[in-house]
Amino acid sequence: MQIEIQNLSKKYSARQVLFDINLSINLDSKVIGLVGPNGAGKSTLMRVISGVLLPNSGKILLNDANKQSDYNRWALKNTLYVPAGERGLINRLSLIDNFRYFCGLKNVNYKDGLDYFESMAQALEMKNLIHRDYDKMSTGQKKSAALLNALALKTKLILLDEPSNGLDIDAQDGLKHVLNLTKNNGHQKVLVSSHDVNLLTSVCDGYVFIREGHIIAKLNSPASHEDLIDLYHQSFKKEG
Ligand SMILES: Nc1ncnc2c1ncn2[C@@H]1O[C@H](COP(=O)(O)OP(=O)(O)OP(=O)(O)O)[C@@H](O)[C@H]1O
Repeated sequence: MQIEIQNLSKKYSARQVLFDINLSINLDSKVIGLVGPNGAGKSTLMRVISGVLLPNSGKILLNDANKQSDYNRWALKNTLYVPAGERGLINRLSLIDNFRYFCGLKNVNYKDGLDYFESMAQALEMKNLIHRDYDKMSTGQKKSAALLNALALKTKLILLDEPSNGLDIDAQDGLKHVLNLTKNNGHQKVLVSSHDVNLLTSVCDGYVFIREGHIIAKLNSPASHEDLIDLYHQSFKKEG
């Protein structure tokens, strides 16, 4: 299955931030890095793909459907955008109750999902936090909680916005570990926007480079730390 983004543009009021985006996203269980400078349009693109924002022009289609409305319906159930910062889950619910709530939203059987939820909680060292309310967690715990929820739901595509921000060293290792586990489990495609070269090169199987709202390059293979930094400098060389 493949998501086809065709000639997509997005404006905030009069200000255009995505320009004529064309991108195919194969829903295999790989991790793709979305890389670009601050303000390039990464979060906006991920929000549009998840259906949280609608494009102003252009389309997103599934390969087996040719209507935008089919994609929008599919995206509501099968994609999850995990925002940067401390948002993402419901404040006054525990992590496990958040999972139950999101199971309802995404039409996932809660009881069937519990074993996988617990195994992901173990992998992220979050098992002792699953009964804690989201608003009583630290910044890093909230990030890990939102990630755990997204993985446990097994939505076909998860869009992670700067997932390593605020994580301590152990939690960063946990993040890399679960993203690599996810590939082996084969349930989910992950699109990850990050400025963390260490995270990107540890988990990504390919990259999309975005500058000023334009996709400027793609790489269909993993990259070493040095190669990614070289590519970044080549792609985003400052003028003048
Ligand atoms: N709600 C909004 N209203 C108006 N402009 C916005 C809004 N959200 C983002 N923008 C603008 O759109 C552009 C793209 O922002 P976006 O958050 O998508 O970039 P980004 O690549 O994710 O950046 P960063 O790496 O800094 O998180 C920026 O110029 C930003 O100021």
